[in-house]
Amino acid sequence: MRIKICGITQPEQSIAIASLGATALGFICVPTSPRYVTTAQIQAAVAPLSANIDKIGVFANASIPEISQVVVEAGLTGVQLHGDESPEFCYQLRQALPQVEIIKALRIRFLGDLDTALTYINSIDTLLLDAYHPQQLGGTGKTLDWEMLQQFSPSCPWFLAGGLTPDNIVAALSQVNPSGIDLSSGVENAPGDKNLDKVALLFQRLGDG
Ligand SMILES: O=C(O)c1ccccc1NCC(=O)[C@H](O)[C@H](O)COP(=O)(O)O
Repeated sequence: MRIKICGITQPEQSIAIASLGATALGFICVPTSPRYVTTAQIQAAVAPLSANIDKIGVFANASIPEISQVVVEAGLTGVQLHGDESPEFCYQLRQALPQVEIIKALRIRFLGDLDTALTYINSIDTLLLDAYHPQQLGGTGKTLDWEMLQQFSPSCPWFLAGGLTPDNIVAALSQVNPSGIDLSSGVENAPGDKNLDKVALLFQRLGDG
């Protein structure tokens, strides 16, 4: 299973988290986020990482030229779209960046939002289901209704996100069967400052579970 730790801001934490077993690291390119990092900061954080670690930039309602510039300059392998991007926008981005994994994040509030998620399948590589929050786009610590996701089985890979922690990950995965998991605030001391003990505990619980 893919394990993505998102909202990393410090180069030394990216190396440590990859060594603990993360398969993907996420960098927030949304200027209003407390976890925002510049292209230069992402460059510094991804440079020491091995090629098998996915390096994902998280954007919200950015333009294709803006996204492409960060991808190329920072050396990202994937883009996560966390705003109101349409399937058409995702498709155009995929044409512009054919070697880059396109992940569309959807904030799920109602059962019908899962149908909306399925409308993206031909335009993206991977889906990510996150919790809905009225004011914040992501990194909220709010959990999804896992029961609602029990029948969710798209024809593309998908990440479960939203309020996952070392303490609830086993319960979440006993109900839901995603291709990957994504965590941010559940393994943090403060926004952007990851707690390496919590990350280690996460991998321990996943190993035991
Ligand atoms: O994390 C942020 O600050 C953020 C800001 C704007 C858009 C997206 C953002 N995060 C996206 C992520 O992929 C988070 O990992 C995801 O929302 C889960 O967060 P959490 O509930 O804290 O585990």
